[in-house]
Amino acid sequence: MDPDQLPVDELLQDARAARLLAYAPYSRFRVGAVVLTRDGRRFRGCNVENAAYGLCNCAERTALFSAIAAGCRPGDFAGLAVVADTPAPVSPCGACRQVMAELCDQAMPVLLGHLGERVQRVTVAELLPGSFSLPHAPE
Ligand SMILES: O=c1ccn([C@H]2C[C@H](O)[C@@H](CO)O2)c(=O)[nH]1
Ligand SMILES: [Zn+2]
Repeated sequence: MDPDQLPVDELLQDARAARLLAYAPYSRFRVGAVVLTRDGRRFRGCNVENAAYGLCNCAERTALFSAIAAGCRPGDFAGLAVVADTPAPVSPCGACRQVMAELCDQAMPVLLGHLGERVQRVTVAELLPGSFSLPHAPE
């Protein structure tokens, strides 16, 4: 899919809907995400928390892991959107940036949204320049 053809509004709408399914009893901070595949499929994710706080999983990783579990591989993804109730477009955590850097193309667009109107469009490489990778990892 041409990155210029990204269905921005639809992706933000999906991420907003996914956010409402968050399991966030500890932080009460709900986040939603969606990843779009090159062949037009979409996988949603929300944050899933745990009483052992270190196990909390972010919406972005839930969406990507769900896509991988459905058979998607690195190179299959065209874009990702994330939405939270923040005053400005949400900023993904370091763990999610590292996971995006491994599973998504460096030039893949990421839409950072919030419940307001603003949306910030960045690339995976902009989110995490110089990300870690193993020499034998696939391109
Ligand atoms: O980009 C982000 C930032 C935070 N969270 C989640 C993790 C945790 O459940 C809660 C508070 O950090 O929000 C996400 O899902 N995505
Ligand atoms: Zn995260």
